[in-house]
Amino acid sequence: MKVAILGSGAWGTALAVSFAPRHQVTLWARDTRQIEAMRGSRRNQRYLPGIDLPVELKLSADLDEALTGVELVLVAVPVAALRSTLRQIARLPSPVAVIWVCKGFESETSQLPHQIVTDILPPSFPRGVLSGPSFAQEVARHLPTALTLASSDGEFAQHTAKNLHHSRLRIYSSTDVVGVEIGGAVKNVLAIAAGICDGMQMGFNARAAMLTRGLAEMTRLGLQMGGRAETLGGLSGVGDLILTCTGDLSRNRQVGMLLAQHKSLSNILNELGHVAEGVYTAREVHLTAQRLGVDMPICEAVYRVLYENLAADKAVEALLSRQPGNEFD
Ligand SMILES: NC(=O)c1ccc[n+]([C@@H]2O[C@H](COP(=O)([O-])OP(=O)(O)OC[C@H]3O[C@@H](n4cnc5c(N)ncnc54)[C@H](O)[C@@H]3O)[C@@H](O)[C@H]2O)c1
Ligand SMILES: O=P(O)(O)OC[C@H](O)CO
Repeated sequence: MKVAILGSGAWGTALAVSFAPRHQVTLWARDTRQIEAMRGSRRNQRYLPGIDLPVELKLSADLDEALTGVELVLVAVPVAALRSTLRQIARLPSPVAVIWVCKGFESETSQLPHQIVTDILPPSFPRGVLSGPSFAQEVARHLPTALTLASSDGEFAQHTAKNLHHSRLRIYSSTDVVGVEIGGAVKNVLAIAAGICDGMQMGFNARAAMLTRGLAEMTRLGLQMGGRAETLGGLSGVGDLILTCTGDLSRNRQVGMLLAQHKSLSNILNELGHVAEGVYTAREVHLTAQRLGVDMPICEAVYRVLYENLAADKAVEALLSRQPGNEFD
């Protein structure tokens, strides 16, 4: 299959490395200098250091060239760049299948990625989301990973999952786009909370409690927005929550750990050098939960640390002083 991957950050590059031996893949970056550097070294030293790019992988900074004759476009830019990237795809003369891999809510609009896709792409373009527990560095090293590909068109989801699946990148299909996207978005906010918790050395018990109560928050919001409970208990929900809250490779978790050291958010983001979607999604989850009347105290605490200058230790104390009710209300 002829595939274009748009976005040459850690995730776009890792997917390109994983798919290139099996498909005709072109990896596109908007930055010509980045593509030139990658062509020279056959590495993406800035975003995915230490990984050799397969010889078959084509690299391009020319979007028209990358999209010529493709059967599938994988959009691997952050949520903030999804809308503008989709506009480029929407002008193609004939429909092409589009899969997005970003995780979060769009800032300002509080939209999920599939809603942005509905805004921009003509209905004739088949579409779906690919998500699940997947650190780019591990996928690029061909370590076993399992993902979910969801589309409201179940046949498209099944067919595309089968085409992309291989033994080291197992791809399950689903029709629950909302559930898959809510899991991917909310786990990033909860990973910041887990980083704060671990940065303050609250212990393993606290982390397990935080993760479980966080799952309850994710599930409440997911159900309220039309997702299915089983999805939130699957790879893109609890699976990704466990990975991101416990794995030190998580950028969102790293943000939380640095917040626990009282570093400023702007310094943390400069230091990180990669997107941490939970930082932007925390604000949209706060607004969405308020609008829908969903109780999400852990996500709310993260929002207040990020945007209301609440100290991380004060946020933890406030959470611990809440009166517990029935666990499942
Ligand atoms: N890194 C992972 O392990 C991983 C795994 C699964 C999903 N994701 C998700 O994938 C998305 C991308 O993450 P990443 O890890 O690749 O981020 P990254 O910070 O490593 O790279 C982001 C890339 O997007 C590019 N970009 C930003 N704005 C752009 C625009 N307007 N047009 C074109 N390119 C633009 C940047 O130049 C950069 O190459 C995020 O939503 C993230 O949550 C990441
Ligand atoms: O590094 P993070 O926190 O953006 O997480 C990466 C992936 O989403 C994990 O599945």
